[in-house]
Amino acid sequence: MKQYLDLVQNIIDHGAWQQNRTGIRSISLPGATLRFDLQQGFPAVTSKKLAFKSAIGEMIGFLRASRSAAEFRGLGCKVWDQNANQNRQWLANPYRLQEDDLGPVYGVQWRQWPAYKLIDPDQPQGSAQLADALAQGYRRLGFVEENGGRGVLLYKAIDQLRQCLDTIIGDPGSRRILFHGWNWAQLEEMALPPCHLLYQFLVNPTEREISLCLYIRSNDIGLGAPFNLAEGAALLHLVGRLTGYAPRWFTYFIGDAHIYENHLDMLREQLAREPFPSPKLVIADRIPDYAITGQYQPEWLEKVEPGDFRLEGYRHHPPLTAPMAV
Ligand SMILES: Nc1nc(=O)c2c([nH]1)NC[C@@H]1CN(c3ccc(C(=O)N[C@@H](CCC(=O)O)C(=O)O)cc3)CN21
Ligand SMILES: O=c1ccn([C@H]2C[C@H](O)[C@@H](COP(=O)(O)O)O2)c(=O)[nH]1
Repeated sequence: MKQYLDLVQNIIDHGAWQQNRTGIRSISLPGATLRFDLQQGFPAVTSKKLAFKSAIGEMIGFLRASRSAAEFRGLGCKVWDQNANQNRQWLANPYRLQEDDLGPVYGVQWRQWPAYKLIDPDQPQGSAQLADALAQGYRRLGFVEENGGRGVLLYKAIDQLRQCLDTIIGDPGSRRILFHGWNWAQLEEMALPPCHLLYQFLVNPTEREISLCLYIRSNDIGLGAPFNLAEGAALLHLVGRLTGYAPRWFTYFIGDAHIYENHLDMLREQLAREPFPSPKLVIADRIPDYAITGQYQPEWLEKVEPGDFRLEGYRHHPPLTAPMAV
């Protein structure tokens, strides 16, 4: 994957040394884009061994709305252990529930974004608004009094990802098919506010192709980016399978693209290696292909297992690793 190595070189050449909350300095470049044609292969790094099973385990944990490092471990992914149990600030956070808790991170927002409505039943459209909210699945929590007025408080958990799939099926021309992780109301309850946070699906009904634009506000290029690239592409493949479209363009936008000081040796070693051709992602036949079955089965978002994903023809250089900044 040459694009990855080009980005590494670009950060080394043009980035600036900066301090950050972890205490480990990084070279940072503001703004970068990578773009992959998934019909040409899967964006797995080849200049070291990608921990593919671990990355897929993380993605599946997100799909299941996990908020516990123990659940990620159960899926073969240990990368959340330190954020859950070794960050002093998080350990002292009153929202941390117990050992391994991460708070309402990623998947919780993707599948259960908490939504509240306050409706004044006495204003002219009050009862129509209430009826609409209840029809949308909101339920009444109670009455609240505010500024001398009264309101009905309602709640529902929004499954943003499911809504995206429903729209891909029902209104593929929509330019509003996206989900977001940056929930201001809960950032302080999370072990780490989301890094990959905006996912937009774009459908081409004529070519029967689906693409993804992913925005990552902050990206650890040594450790995080290989995982984030693999997971974004795997998610697009899965969504394509469940909605009947072939995965096509995967565009990956980074806000703060950085290399931690203690990752430089690992990355310089990779720069000296010649990348191999990209492998192919294979998703198990048991995951129904909507293009073949014509049956919409979005519940597979929760039912997929790590063993349903494998790489075919993955040639890579020897493993390399480095410490994670906590
Ligand atoms: N500093 C930092 N960087 C990150 O990339 C990151 C975080 N923190 N915190 C939350 C998640 C966890 N992610 C991570 C964390 C560690 C690895 C990592 O250590 N990868 C190893 C292999 C791990 C394994 O075998 O499972 C590697 O060499 O790629 C990868 C992704 C991405 N995120
Ligand atoms: O999926 C992920 C999750 C985290 N990261 C990296 C990016 C940063 O190095 C840290 C987060 O620290 P902030 O101070 O909150 O930016 O984790 C990643 O690359 N990918």
